[in-house]
Amino acid sequence: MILSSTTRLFGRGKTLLRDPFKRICVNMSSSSLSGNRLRVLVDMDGVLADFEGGFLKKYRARYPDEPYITLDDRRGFWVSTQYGKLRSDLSEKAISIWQSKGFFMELEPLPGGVEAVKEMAKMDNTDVFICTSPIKHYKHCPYEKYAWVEKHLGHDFLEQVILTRDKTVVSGDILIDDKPDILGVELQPTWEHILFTACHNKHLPISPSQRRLLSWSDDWRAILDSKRQ
Ligand SMILES: Cc1cn([C@H]2C[C@H](O)[C@@H](COP(=O)(O)O)O2)c(=O)[nH]c1=O
Ligand SMILES: [Mg+2]
Repeated sequence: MILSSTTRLFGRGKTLLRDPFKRICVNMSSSSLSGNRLRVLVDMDGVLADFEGGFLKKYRARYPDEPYITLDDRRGFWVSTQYGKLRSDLSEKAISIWQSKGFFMELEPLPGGVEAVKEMAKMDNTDVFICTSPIKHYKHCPYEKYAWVEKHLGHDFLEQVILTRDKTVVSGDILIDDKPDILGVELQPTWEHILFTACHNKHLPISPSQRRLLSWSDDWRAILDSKRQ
């Protein structure tokens, strides 16, 4: 049988790889890959950093005479879409807020998030990564995301930062994220998506197979333990 340099022979998470030099390596699920260690991916905006609260505060300060949407009335992941439905020009005004210098850096931490991540990182056999999507207007956002992590989690934690527009290509056991639909080129990501409750998703029904983390006061330790082998 002729194998291409990367040939998938087994089921999901078990791939026999043959490299051009005929070495054979077995790439199993992420926890197996890293010697039974649990790999936790934690989103930033809406999970560790209060994107929605920071947005509303700055939007109202910059556009005091414009209509706005209270956090209670937020629906749908995209703030810009809901503001665009309120009045078409408000979408651009909303976008101008998170494109501004200082927006991402000045976001307040969500209650308990930083403490939870620090605790996770100290757990045996556990690797924690911050997995976050920068905006394409890259002048401030990527820099400020790193600066936020350094400020709240410490310089060493910069090693754990993953900036990507496509989280499906990142391997892990769990992704804690407030976005209900996390799509990308990989149709079968290795992680289980734990939906972190936020103002924009709290009304959404979730499928029986999906799990939520209601806040950082919820039992995140039990979720991690459920994935350990
Ligand atoms: C609500 C909203 C967000 N964004 C941007 C802001 C962040 O860079 C990402 C979300 O990142 P996450 O890793 O998924 O938390 O999206 C946006 O461009 N438009 C919006 O309405
Ligand atoms: Mg998010």
